[in-house]
Amino acid sequence: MTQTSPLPTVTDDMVIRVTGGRPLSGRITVQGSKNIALHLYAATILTDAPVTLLGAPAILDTDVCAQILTHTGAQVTVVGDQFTVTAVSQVRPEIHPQLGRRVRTTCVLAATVLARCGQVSFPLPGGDAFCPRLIDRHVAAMEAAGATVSSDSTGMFAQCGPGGVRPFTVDVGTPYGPSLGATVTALLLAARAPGTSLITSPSVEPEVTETARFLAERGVGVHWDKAGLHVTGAEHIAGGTFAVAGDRIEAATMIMAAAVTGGSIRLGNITTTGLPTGLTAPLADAGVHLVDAPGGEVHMAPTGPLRAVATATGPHPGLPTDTAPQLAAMLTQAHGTSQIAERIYPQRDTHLQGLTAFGAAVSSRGPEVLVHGASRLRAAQVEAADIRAVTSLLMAGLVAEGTSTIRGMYHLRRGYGHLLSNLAVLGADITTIPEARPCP
Ligand SMILES: CC(=O)N[C@H]1[C@@H](OP(=O)(O)OP(=O)(O)OC[C@H]2O[C@@H](n3ccc(=O)[nH]c3=O)[C@H](O)[C@@H]2O)O[C@H](CO)[C@@H](O)[C@@H]1O
Ligand SMILES: C=C(OP(=O)(O)O)C(=O)O
Repeated sequence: MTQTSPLPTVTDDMVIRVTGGRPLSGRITVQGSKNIALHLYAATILTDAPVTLLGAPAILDTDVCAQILTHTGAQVTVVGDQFTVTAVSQVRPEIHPQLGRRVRTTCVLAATVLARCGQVSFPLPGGDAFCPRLIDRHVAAMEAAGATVSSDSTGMFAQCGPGGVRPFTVDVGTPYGPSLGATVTALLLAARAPGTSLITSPSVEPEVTETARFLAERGVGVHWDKAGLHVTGAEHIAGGTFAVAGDRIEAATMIMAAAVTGGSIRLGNITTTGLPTGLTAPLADAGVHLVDAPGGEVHMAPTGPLRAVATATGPHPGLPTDTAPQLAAMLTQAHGTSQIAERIYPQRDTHLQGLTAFGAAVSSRGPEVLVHGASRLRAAQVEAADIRAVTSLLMAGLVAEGTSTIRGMYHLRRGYGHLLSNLAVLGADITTIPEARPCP
């Protein structure tokens, strides 16, 4: 079914206006995963023939990454949701100093350039600023692969010896669990190293396993066992097409948005196996049941009253940290006290202030968020500080009595291509308006 958008194209200076009280119902298609696409975009620099990613999400972050790839000398074309890259062997050894600060995969991108040409300069990564984005494991992987890594006031610089990257062993564990990004950094370095590398304590997030599958299909040796992830580099890495998996975070967001309004939803481009059990189990405990339907769809039927749950974010297949702010919004309508412990980014709680403005009874106790429900939410004027906080606050607006305004369009545009129009298709009373300017 073709979806139509009742909303104009949004820009950063627009404000979301939402009137609560309408149950969402209907079918939408989930976009390609933001976070999987961002890691695959980096991997394309390693290939020796054109690569087309199918189902690439049309979001600001992929746009920025496409510009970073172009800056390395790659030829990039985008037709609809097909993203084609023709990398070059003579790569410019630089991740664009300004653009690199806008996305979080900067070190991953730098690793591919380093693997390709033996040196790279790069800025510190960007992405959401709810916690410092540490890079010690990325640097450890580069050093293990033979690079000398230094930094000065202009950024970071990595330089290999004359032979380029060499096979290595590196541990990518952190006090918060395996690093997703550093696992991909190590994987991409190893993909071009002449021999077999070992990555210990690797992350098994879908971003990692999909990037590994992409490389394996193109001639890189990839083998998982108890010791970790073994990668045998290839001299030639083939091109061809690869489909970006559906966005499990957007799917989770839409399911919880439907549930909090007392509605129901059908989602295309995702199956229940694409949703981690650490998410589906607390949803089921809260009364939100999901089933697979023919044609590769997930269906959620209307639920009874929502119930409180106790859960914690964690590495895959745990509850994704990127769904915790939305879960908190949903649980404002659950009876009882819910607990969500944040184990990946202990200070990721920028959504709490906004939810409180709607009248939600939420608080934090160290890394644990407590939600006392069910609360009667009333319209509020709020501003979101990051990408999942914005959808958390939008969900509150969908429930609240009256008309709310939500600022933070930049964060929404970073990660969601069609979220507002999808909500409108499902029946939400939602629109975007230009930011009101003070009278002169
Ligand atoms: C395992 C996990 O859930 N990773 C999340 C992480 O990925 P991302 O790849 O951005 O971050 P990592 O997985 O590397 O970080 C996980 C944890 O390890 C720490 N760390 C990381 C790298 C490093 O060199 N040293 C270090 O200590 C981080 O501060 C963090 O506390 O943020 C993304 C954006 O929210 C999420 O989509 C990912 O799901
Ligand atoms: C925090 C997120 O992404 P980023 O690291 O790109 O800001 C996210 O996807 O929820």
